[in-house]
Amino acid sequence: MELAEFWNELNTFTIYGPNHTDMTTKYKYPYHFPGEQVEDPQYWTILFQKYWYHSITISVLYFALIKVIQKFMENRKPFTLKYPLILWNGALAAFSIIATLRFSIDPLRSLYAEGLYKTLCYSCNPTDVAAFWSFAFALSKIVELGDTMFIILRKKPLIFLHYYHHAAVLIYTVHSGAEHTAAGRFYILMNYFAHSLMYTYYTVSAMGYRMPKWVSMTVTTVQTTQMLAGVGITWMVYKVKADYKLPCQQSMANLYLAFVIYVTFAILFIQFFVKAYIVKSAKKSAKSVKKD
Ligand SMILES: CC(C)(COP(=O)(O)OP(=O)(O)OC[C@H]1O[C@@H](n2cnc3c(N)ncnc32)[C@H](O)[C@@H]1OP(=O)(O)O)[C@@H](O)C(=O)NCCC(=O)NCCSC(=O)CC(=O)O
Repeated sequence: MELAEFWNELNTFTIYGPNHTDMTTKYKYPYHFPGEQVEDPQYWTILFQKYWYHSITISVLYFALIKVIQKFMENRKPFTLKYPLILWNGALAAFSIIATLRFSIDPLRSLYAEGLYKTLCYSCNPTDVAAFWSFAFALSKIVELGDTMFIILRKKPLIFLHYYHHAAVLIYTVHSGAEHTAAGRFYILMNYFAHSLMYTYYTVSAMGYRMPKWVSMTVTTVQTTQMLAGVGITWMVYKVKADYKLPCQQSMANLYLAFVIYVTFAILFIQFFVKAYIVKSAKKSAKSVKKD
């Protein structure tokens, strides 16, 4: 696929577009809390389709802002920001936990009642609770860029994995929102769950508690598993489309994007794991042997 063709396909939508399909599961949650629905999904989806590429604009501005703030902080003392950081991470932890509990009903019910193919290839009911939490998921990816601001204002090391992850997830999520990527229900559930653990971890560590190594190792393992599962799910959708020639609410361009993003995340997280937990402990034990 050439670049122009790829871009073209990224901008050809089959939901509410000229090639409209109705590949949605009709399930409605037995109960929804006030506001937990999407009033006019067509309006929001068309807005996403028209402007999804501004997620790329936001990412470029995000990189520029990082550079500007880093320059600004060069000769300044780091901010402590203890309480804002506790509040920030605490709010994101609470949001992720509630979202996991509410959103998980859709993929689990769909798997049980409709089977793997429909769960992978038919997106959720666009007006109901799962759609609301998918929409909230996309918006939360803009909010989460704030994590980086805390890191640079506190002059903590900013690693490539962090800012590449935040920008790539934002772009991919907004594009998937615009095309109602069906397999997004798995991607979203995994990420809400991983973030429930991650933001709880960051909340506790911002409070000043040092957690045992197994805790951070568990969080990193869940994140890495999420990336590997993402590769697996994307591969399954590819098989459904390319080999079985079955219709699927996920364009080839979106599928390629998912594949590249998940593979790179998986590599970066495995590298992170090795560096943080294997190389560091090997260095520590070598040091203590020297002392003895
Ligand atoms: C165990 C991890 C969750 C965290 O590893 P870290 O090396 O960041 O852990 P650490 O304890 O050394 O924390 C580093 C410092 O950053 C502070 N910190 C606080 N809040 C933060 C936040 N929201 N994002 C990033 N860093 C934050 C910590 O309190 C700590 O400061 P102090 O030194 O003062 O205590 C790991 O698995 C991980 O994700 N590492 C990658 C780093 C990262 O940025 N991850 C988030 C984006 S990736 C992501 O979100 C993946 C996903 O989708 O699941």
